[in-house]
Amino acid sequence: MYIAIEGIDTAGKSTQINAVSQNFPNAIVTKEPGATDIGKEIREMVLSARAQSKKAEFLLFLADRAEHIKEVIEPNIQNKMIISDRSAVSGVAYALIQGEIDKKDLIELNHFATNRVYPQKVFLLRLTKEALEFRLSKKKLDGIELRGSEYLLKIQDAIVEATKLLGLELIEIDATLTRDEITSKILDNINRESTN
Ligand SMILES: Nc1ncnc2c1ncn2[C@@H]1O[C@H](COP(=O)(O)OP(=O)(O)O)[C@@H](O)[C@H]1O
Ligand SMILES: Cc1cn([C@H]2C[C@H](O)[C@@H](COP(=O)(O)OP(=O)(O)O)O2)c(=O)[nH]c1=O
Repeated sequence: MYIAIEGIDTAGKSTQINAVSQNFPNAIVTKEPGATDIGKEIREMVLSARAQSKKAEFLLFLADRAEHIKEVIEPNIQNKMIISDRSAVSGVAYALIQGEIDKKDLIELNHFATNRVYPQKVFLLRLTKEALEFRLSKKKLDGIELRGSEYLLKIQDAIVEATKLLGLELIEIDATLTRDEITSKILDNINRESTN
């Protein structure tokens, strides 16, 4: 099973991936951007936010995704639990907010990059404005986070739209619950699927 943990910066994705993956010792834990050798270089480039063109930024993330799907997801999707920190859902969501690329093209270009290999489940850790601002205040912000909380909250709504546009199963979880409560909700949903 290939699942993605989605959410804006500081929503608790890394925390939950660490907790959930304890229950799947053989799981492949991965991420976007930066899961492959080339992806690491792309991540450095794109997080520096030096690209003047939003299309260039989008295509860099798409290149990372194409390599991620080929090198990590496709070889393991049939027989392993794959838990990814972000996915094409983030790709579409962040690009929707940029507004420079037509929705149809966004989806088609992601189909091209991913061979239509997408997460079976997308868990969105949904933050409140207050919790987001508190958490952002605790960290050094990267080029994208520096765009501020209003921008990131728009992204959060765009993640829901992106999941719908890609036709994926979305499970929204209140990211202000305790770490353990969130982990339990994710595991309950995965185990419910496995027993069906
Ligand atoms: N359920 C939670 N309640 C309170 N703080 C949390 C919770 N989950 C994560 N955090 C804290 O929020 C910050 C961001 O968490 P992290 O997992 O790094 O988020 P992300 O990977 O989505 O950026 C960290 O300081 C982490 O300790
Ligand atoms: C995967 C992806 C991420 N992003 C953004 C989300 C994050 O702000 C940044 C990735 O940084 P990263 O540190 O991996 O995420 P986080 O801050 O949540 O730990 O890039 C895009 O703009 N497009 C994409 O396709």
